[in-house]
Amino acid sequence: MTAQNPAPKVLISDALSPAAVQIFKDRGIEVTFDPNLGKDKDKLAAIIGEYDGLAIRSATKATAKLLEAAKNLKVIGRAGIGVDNVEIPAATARGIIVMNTPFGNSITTAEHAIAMMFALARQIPAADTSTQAGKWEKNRFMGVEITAKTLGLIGCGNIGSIVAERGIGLKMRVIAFDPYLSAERAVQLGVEKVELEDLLKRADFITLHVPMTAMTKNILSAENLAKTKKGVRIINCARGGLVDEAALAELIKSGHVAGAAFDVFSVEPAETNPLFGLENVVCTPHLGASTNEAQENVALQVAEQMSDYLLKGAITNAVNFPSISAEEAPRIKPFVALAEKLGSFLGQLTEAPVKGIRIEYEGAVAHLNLKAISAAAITGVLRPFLPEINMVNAAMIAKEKGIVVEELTREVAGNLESVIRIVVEAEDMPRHASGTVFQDGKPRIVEIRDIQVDAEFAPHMLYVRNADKPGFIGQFGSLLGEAGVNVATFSLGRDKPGGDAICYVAVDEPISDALLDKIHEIPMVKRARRLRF
Ligand SMILES: NC(=O)C1=CN([C@@H]2O[C@H](COP(=O)(O)OP(=O)(O)OC[C@H]3O[C@@H](n4cnc5c(N)ncnc54)[C@H](O)[C@@H]3O)[C@@H](O)[C@H]2O)C=CC1
Ligand SMILES: O=C(O)C(=O)COP(=O)(O)O
Repeated sequence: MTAQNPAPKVLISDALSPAAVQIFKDRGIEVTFDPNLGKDKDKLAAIIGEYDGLAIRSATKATAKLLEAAKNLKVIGRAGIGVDNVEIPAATARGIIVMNTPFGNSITTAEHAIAMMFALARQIPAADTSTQAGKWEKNRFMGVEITAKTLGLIGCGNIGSIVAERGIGLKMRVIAFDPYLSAERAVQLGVEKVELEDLLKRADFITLHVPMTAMTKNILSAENLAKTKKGVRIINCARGGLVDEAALAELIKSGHVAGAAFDVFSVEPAETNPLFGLENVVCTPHLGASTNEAQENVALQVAEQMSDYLLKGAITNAVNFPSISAEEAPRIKPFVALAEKLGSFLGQLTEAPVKGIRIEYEGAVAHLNLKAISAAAITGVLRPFLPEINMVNAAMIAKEKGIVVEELTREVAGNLESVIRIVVEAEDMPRHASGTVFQDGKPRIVEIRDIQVDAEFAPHMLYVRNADKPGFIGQFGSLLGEAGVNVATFSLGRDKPGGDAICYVAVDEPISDALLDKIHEIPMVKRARRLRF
């Protein structure tokens, strides 16, 4: 790594397997491993600003407040599934990719749910305590059989499906409430797809496997719990807050619910809870994902994913950005730069509010993964008005502002291999420009207002629209020379002899206001703009 491009820094603030540390080191990433830091939000906030990546489990709360201090953060990697401890909109707004490992701990968590079901059915934890206390209470611990009982799944995604398969293997009848479960998948799994009301009425065991969302929060409310079959047993290895714990405690006390096994609680770490201390309640401290195998899986996966992003721009399992594979990332990169610069060119020329952005992809570029390139184009166009915009939040911001974004692809790009053309529809007029990337990987602008040009983008540029008349170049060049402004590149184009011309110039120094005024005074000049890239 060079001094200009130091090694990215990653902070691991939760108890990840040390396997993650090794992966980061092997990939050339500087890593700080402080597994208890996530529990100390002030200490975490004090140092988060130094890091490019944050690797977490569920103890670290990546709140909007913490992210405000995370000035350099580019990626949050969740070694696990649930990302409800990360404020995704705040991360997105700051351009931080949030990724998880959606499969690494699913078997382990499903097995925990099955273990909880057996623990409940045979009251194993209480029987264990009693036996080890020398009580031998053989008559107290009468259980129920699982065979032929109805298992009701709320949520039948990755974990729910594994629980379904295990349940079927245990000779249970499995029913599932999941609006997104297709009829084909239900048949393939051998589960009966039902409505929630039906599940509540029929299930002997209910197990939850939904994420925590506005729709699922309190899904087993007091009202829904009251609709359950008498003698039901409820298992929650998904998220606290999916079940009204106080209402459930009352139903257990009244004998309507025969028992509950909870791994997750509405407040964690759970020091008190309405369920604690009740007969036939089994609790574990969020252990669903806690097996050697699962922790190894998620730590390795998250470290590889975060390294791929920080080092190559590859995006896998992000919850707030489309995927970009490690193979496509280097091919996309020059076009991302082109789209951003071309968009920025148009954005800097646009003075009226933007109504729409159309990105046209012609030739080979049309076959690439276009999401990131379009996000870069939107970012470029809107950054002059919205300095906070970035590739991660661009689509969201455009939508919020009512800006219509269109993508269009064409097989051929004239005599070039690839062309990106961006059309910005503003309230005053549409503006468009095209660009390409040559073999050297550098973005170039090749058309402005249907006039052909050929220019690279430089930090300081001047764009002049003028009447194509003799004498302009002389006057223009003299003004720059007199002001001591060195010209790096000079690109000219016109629609027809004597018609409209443009002049696109890279200069080594910033153009002063006084010089810009003088350029405007040249009679042929219709418009002159300083541009920054
Ligand atoms: N206790 C623990 O340590 C662990 C807990 N989890 C929790 O388990 C949850 C489930 O994980 P996965 O199965 O991997 O997620 P998933 O995304 O594969 O499955 C979730 C399922 O819930 C369904 N769903 C969404 N909204 C719904 C609604 N309103 N009503 C009914 N169904 C709905 C979805 O269609 C999807 O099929 C995670 O979100 C996480 O909160 C995950 C791993 C470990
Ligand atoms: O992966 C998940 O969603 C989990 O809930 C696991 O949480 P943990 O990593 O054990 O804190």
